[in-house]
Formats: sequence, structure tokens, C-alpha cells
Amino acid sequence: MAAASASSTSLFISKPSPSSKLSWKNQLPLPSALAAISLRGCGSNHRHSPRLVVFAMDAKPTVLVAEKLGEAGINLLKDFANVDCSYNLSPEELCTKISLCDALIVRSGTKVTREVFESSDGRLKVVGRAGVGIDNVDLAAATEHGCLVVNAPTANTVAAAEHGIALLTAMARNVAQADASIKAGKWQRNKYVGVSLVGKTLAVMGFGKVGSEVARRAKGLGMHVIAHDPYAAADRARAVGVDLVSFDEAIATADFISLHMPLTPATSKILNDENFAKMKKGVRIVNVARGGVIDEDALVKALDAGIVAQAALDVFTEEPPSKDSKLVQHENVTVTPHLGASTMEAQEGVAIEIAEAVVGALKGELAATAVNAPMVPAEVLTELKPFVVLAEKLGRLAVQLVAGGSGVKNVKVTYASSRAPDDLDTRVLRAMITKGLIEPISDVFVNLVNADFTAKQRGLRITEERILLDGSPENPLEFIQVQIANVESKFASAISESGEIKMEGRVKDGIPHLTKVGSFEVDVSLEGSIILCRQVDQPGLIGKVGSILGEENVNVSFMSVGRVAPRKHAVMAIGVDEQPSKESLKRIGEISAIEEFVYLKL
Ligand SMILES: NC(=O)C1=CN([C@@H]2O[C@H](COP(=O)(O)OP(=O)(O)OC[C@H]3O[C@@H](n4cnc5c(N)ncnc54)[C@H](O)[C@@H]3O)[C@@H](O)[C@H]2O)C=CC1
Ligand SMILES: O=C(O)C(=O)COP(=O)(O)O
Repeated sequence: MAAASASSTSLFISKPSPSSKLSWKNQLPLPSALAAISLRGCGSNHRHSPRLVVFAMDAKPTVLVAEKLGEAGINLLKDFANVDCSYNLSPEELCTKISLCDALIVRSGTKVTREVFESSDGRLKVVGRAGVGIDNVDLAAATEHGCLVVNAPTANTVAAAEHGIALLTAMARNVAQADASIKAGKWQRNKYVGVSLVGKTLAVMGFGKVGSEVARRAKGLGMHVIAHDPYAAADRARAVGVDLVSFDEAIATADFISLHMPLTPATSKILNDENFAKMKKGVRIVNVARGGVIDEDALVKALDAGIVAQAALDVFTEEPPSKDSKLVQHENVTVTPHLGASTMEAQEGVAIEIAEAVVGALKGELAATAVNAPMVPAEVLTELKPFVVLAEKLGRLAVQLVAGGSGVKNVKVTYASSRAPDDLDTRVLRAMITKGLIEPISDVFVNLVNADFTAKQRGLRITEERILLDGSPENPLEFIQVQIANVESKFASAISESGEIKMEGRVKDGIPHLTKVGSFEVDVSLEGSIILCRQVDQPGLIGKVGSILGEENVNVSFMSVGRVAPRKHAVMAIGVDEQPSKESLKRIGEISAIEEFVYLKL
């Protein structure tokens, strides 16, 4: 045993099915919860990822498609679900319909507000955003309601980049204005003299998927391209011949600025009075990202003052913008009605991408594009599967040992492994422990998506510690330990020397086992339920307990005694397949050598 390090990560949990038939209503089935753990960049392969749990369904789920979606996507959805295509719903109509839907698919035109999640009354399990930007979905509300949000982040990248370039070139050569003029019967060759792009500096703000494609195309037009993106890797930019620069340098040196960052609190109105004042006089601006990244009133002022010579905008703070919007009507502004993603090819791709993601999430497959859940590769999840079960059961057992009235606030989880911490992703395990801890003491609906929020809301603090063991890293984990601090236990023997309730488990031949209770070593497979007894170690006791259970046909699956020394105190762990009656439990408690006992449901 060499090193231990503490960390805490965010995670999510799910509620188990009450029976083998998992209901669509009121809870996200375990596989759907696991679907929240996703594979970044696995593309369509995620359809073939191993399924974690196969479950039966009573009825087809219902998917509400609230905005126009490509035919191919609709057909994919129809193979699996009842599909309700209802476009142009008012917010009230959406709220009414949503309580009958398991999934909702939108584009940028529908606001998926907190009211939508509240109105769904727990039925809505997945929101699919058929595109990139999820600024129209209240992610916090989705997470709080345990609703997975998935998007389609790749299929419209090229379309958006091409539209950015279309706006850039059209703006530089006054294409839209000249077109309108000629259609109005004029022939104004001198009025519409443009500017050249070659040799000019383009600042790409946001060097992500769209931004980098715009940069590559602009290089092809002979432009000098710089980019600002606080999170982008400089070598990725250099590979396309682009220098990453600071925000101020980008806006101060650019002849053209093209916006490609998401709308977030940090980017909201990032182009404002103060920043327009730093720009080169005569700068030209393209926005195919989100209207909200520009302070539109400030842009009008900058246009009027000649700081900004022209702007080409595909997106607006309010969509559609009002008819008399000064910005839209400005003669130096070219506008399109949020057409960035609107090519035949992109819409076909987006529809398939989102339909696969939504169906996959509803089925319980791994979601490739989960927005509000942790990302864990499928192979990692497959490997961790028995430990996932162990983790949840340890949490369930530990919390049931807490005496009434002691609030559970601090839980420490220890993972002992020969793998380096970087090689062991414990987020799912922590999620499952959290699930186990919260479920038996709560009636709130928790799943992988909202567990973190739920734990936080309940003031439950979970810290993680890794113990690095010597040995072969083939097995991902040796043991998991769950300790609950500052509580009293209804089974005093579960309290370790250091004063916490302690449960430790291992996976043996793929089956989770409880291997330590407090300071007592036991070995019982975690398959039915468990009776823990502390007794004075003596001959014949195991037989006595066994025969009480046998009399009412309760099958003992496992029995193990952990003792400090022969004929001293011992803890007996008995695995039972059926729930013993109260009468049998009472009789066990009455055996004179038994000092305390507890029945724990798994
Ligand atoms: N007009 C349209 O129809 C379409 C618009 N979009 C929008 O384009 C934007 C970019 O999309 P993608 O490239 O696919 O997303 P992406 O996530 O691949 O790229 C966004 C980039 O912005 C960067 N970023 C974040 N905060 C930043 C900041 N403060 N300053 C500079 N960069 C920052 C990120 O690091 C990331 O590299 C999104 O807002 C998206 O909604 C995307 C597709 C179509
Ligand atoms: O994907 C995006 O972020 C877009 O802005 C595209 O929006 P749309 O799906 O065309 O309403």
C-alpha cells in the first residue's frame, strides 16, 4: 500500500425499478440513468455499445418533436416510439403536452424552461436538442428534474462554418444590399464597392468545431487568421496556421471578427460598448453563434459611429427580431434568419444524430452526447459493472445502519486499487454509492443526472480517497470502503475504531461481497438481504439462527463469521434470499448469545 489521495468529483445516480418490469412513469430506469454516462466522440458507434441492462417495457415511449426535424430522424424515432410532431406550440401548449411525453426534441426555436420540466411531472426523461447550442434549454432545471439533455453537436458544423463564410464574403461585397437595390430597379455600381478579404486579419472568437472550420476556409481565401479561445489548445490552432491570442489582441487587430463561442454567462454581451471602443475603426463583424454574445444596442451605436463598418448576422438576442429593430434595418447590416444549420445535408445529419441519441438514451444505451451527465467510455463502464453494483449496495447498507435522528452529512469513500488514479474513473461508482445512500432514506426521485444536485441539496458531502496498492493493475479495484462520519449506528459493531460506520466490499468472481463491517472481517455475497448479528463466539450459534430461518423457509445464501479472537465477540453476516418475518427476527434477537442484530435490505 503506497499512497492515498483525496478528491471529490461530481456524479449522478438513479432509482432502481421496484420490480423486474421497469416503469416509464415517474422514474428513469437504471439503464437510462446509466445512459447519462456517455462516450465523447464515439459517433454512431454508440449504437453498438454494450447495453448495460436489458429491461422490459410496458408500452412504447412517446417522443414529442416540437420543431421541424428531418424525415430520416422521424423514421428512426417511429421505429421505437410514438412520435408526436407538433410544431409551433405556445409555451402553454408545450407545458400541457409534456406531461404525456417521455422525450422532447427541439431546435433553437423552443424554450425548454423550468416550467416545462415542472409540468412534465417526472415523466420527461430526455430532451434532445437537434443542434449544438443548448442555451434554449434550462439545464439546471433539467438536471434537478433528473432529465437527461442530449444534443447533436457535429452534424451541422460544416453548415454553420459555410454560412459564416457566406456572410463574410457577402458582407465584404455588399451582395445582399446590391441585390435589393437591383431588384428595386436601380443600378448602383459605385455605391456597392466592397472590400477585399485577401491579406486581411480575421479574428475567430471561439476556436471550437465551427470556429476552426471557418478558420481553415478563411485561410484558403488568403486571410491572416488569428483566434481567441481560452480553452482551445494552441497546437491545434497552430496545425491550421492560426495563432491563439488574447481577447483584447484579437479584437484590436482584426479587420474582420467572426463569433463562434457558445452563449454562456461569461460570453453574454461580450461585444459591448467597452469592447467596440477597442476595435479598429472600420472592423466588420460576422455572427453565426448566438445573438446574445453581442450587446445589440452597442452594435447599433458602433455602426452609427463608423467603428463597425458592417455586420452580418444570422442570430439575434430575440428571435425573430422585431420588425422595426434598428439593427436589422441598418443599411450596413446583412441578416439571415438563423440559417447556419439549415442545409439539406446538415438537417438530415442532425435529425439522425438526435434521433439516435434520444432513442439510445430511452433504451438505456450510452448517450454519446449527454450535456448534463458525466462522460465515461463504454469500455470503462463495462469493466466497472460489478463494482457499480457493489458501490450501490455498500451505500444502501451503510445508510441503513445509521440510527434514527443522526443526519447523514459526511461520507468518505475509499477506493483501493493498483491502478494509478488517472487510470481509474470513479465517477460512476461514486454516483452509485450516492444512490445507495440517498434512496433508502428519501422519497425524492433521484437518478444519474440529478443525484449530484440532490446530494448537495440534502447537505450530503461525499469525499473520495484513493489507496494505491502494489500489484497488477488488471483488476480495476481491490475494495471499496464507505464510511459515514458523525453518526450513531443502530448496530454498534459497524462503528470502526476511528468512530465511523464502515462497510467494505470486494468483487469476487464477478459478484459483490461484503467483506468488512466496522472492524470485523466477514464475507457474504451481496445478493439477497443481510442479517448482521454480534454475538459471543460459541459453538452451535450458527445452527440456531439457521434453523429459525429454515423453519419459515427463508433460504440462507451465505453465512460468515468475523471475530476478534476465538470465543470473544464476533459478527455474523447472514445472506438471505427471502425476507424473514418479524417473528423470526425477534426470535433471532432473543438468542441469549446474540448481543445485537440488524436486518438490512439490499
Ligand atoms: N447559426 C447557427 O445555425 C448555428 C450556430 N451554432 C453556434 O455556434 C457556436 C459554436 O458551435 P460549435 O463550434 O459547434 O461549438 P464548440 O463547443 O465546438 O465550440 C465553441 C468554442 O467556444 C469556446 N469558448 C467558450 N467560451 C469562450 C470565450 N469566452 N471566448 C472565446 N471562446 C470561448 C470553447 O472553448 C469552444 O472551443 C455555438 O454557439 C452554437 O450554438 C452552431 C451551429 C449552427
Ligand atoms: O445548432 C445550433 O446551435 C444552431 O444554432 C442551429 O439552430 P437550429 O437547429 O437551426 O434552430
